[in-house]
Amino acid sequence: MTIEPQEPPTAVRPAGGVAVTCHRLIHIYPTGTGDVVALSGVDLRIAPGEMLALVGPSGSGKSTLVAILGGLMQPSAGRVHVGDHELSRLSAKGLAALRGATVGTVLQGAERNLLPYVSLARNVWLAQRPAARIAGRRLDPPEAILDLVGLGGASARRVGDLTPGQRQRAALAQGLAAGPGLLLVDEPTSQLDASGRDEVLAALATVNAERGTTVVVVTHDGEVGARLGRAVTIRDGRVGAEGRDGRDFAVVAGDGTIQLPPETLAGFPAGTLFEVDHTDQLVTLRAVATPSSGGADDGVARVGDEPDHAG
Ligand SMILES: Nc1ncnc2c1ncn2[C@@H]1O[C@H](COP(=O)(O)OP(=O)(O)OP(=O)(O)O)[C@@H](O)[C@H]1O
Repeated sequence: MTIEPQEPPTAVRPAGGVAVTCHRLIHIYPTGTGDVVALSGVDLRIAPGEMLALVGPSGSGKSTLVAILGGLMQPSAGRVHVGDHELSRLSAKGLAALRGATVGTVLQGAERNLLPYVSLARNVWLAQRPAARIAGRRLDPPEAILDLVGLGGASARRVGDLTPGQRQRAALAQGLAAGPGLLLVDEPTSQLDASGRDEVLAALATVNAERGTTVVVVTHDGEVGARLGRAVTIRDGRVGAEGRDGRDFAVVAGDGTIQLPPETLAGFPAGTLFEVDHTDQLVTLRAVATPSSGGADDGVARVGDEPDHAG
């Protein structure tokens, strides 16, 4: 038997989206075989109501960053603000309140976010309960949240009755249940075909437009990054590059380093010596020597040197 909610719970609902700021964010996982540095100085600013994709190769630190932003764990060092909260200073209770009312997290794999044996409306209502414990305004009825993601009229259905695209949108509704100012979504399109992906992106765009929610999507899909307008690339635990409105940018990290785009890096391995020249707006890097196992006495080969042919 499914018991449908009579009244939506009440809670403080943040007005619109919240800003996110990371300053020299570092995270280290201690393991039995040594420390793993997952984030090595992330600097990132996200404006309230912005939508962005976090992209990057496997193991680059995306999930770690999202887990910290979602209040699931605290960073080893550095500062991270979500709205008015400085997360590294929050107690366990403060983090729980953040997770309950300010940040909604949608885990990878829609089914992991949803209970299969109750209706979609009940799923959303249950997700509202932690926020309800923080006294305040009335939250939207579950049906209104389902409507927001294009599932109006499906509130009595269960997860097993839905297409993959609908399931993913139901998971979004669950993440939006408490009216969060920040929505974090992990790989929402990885299991979907093109039309399912379009439905999910349209739902996120509607949420963003109607509620002003700040939206961060972890994805391996470059198309998702392009459609969200801003794509931030994480590589080796730090922000390396950004794509905005079809243009590519390199980002200066807090320690002054700039990561070269992968296709550029292929021709200039680590240790390459560049001569740097700059005018007001133009920085020129001229490679003068690349590391070499043979050839020059100092272990570097001058760019333009003749290859060291035998015979
Ligand atoms: N619980 C953990 N304990 C130890 N090391 C971890 C743990 N979680 C992640 N790591 C390591 O931290 C680094 C960053 O991992 P993370 O999962 O954040 O990357 P990712 O970009 O999300 O990867 P993927 O795209 O494969 O999910 C990797 O080297 C990973 O092996």
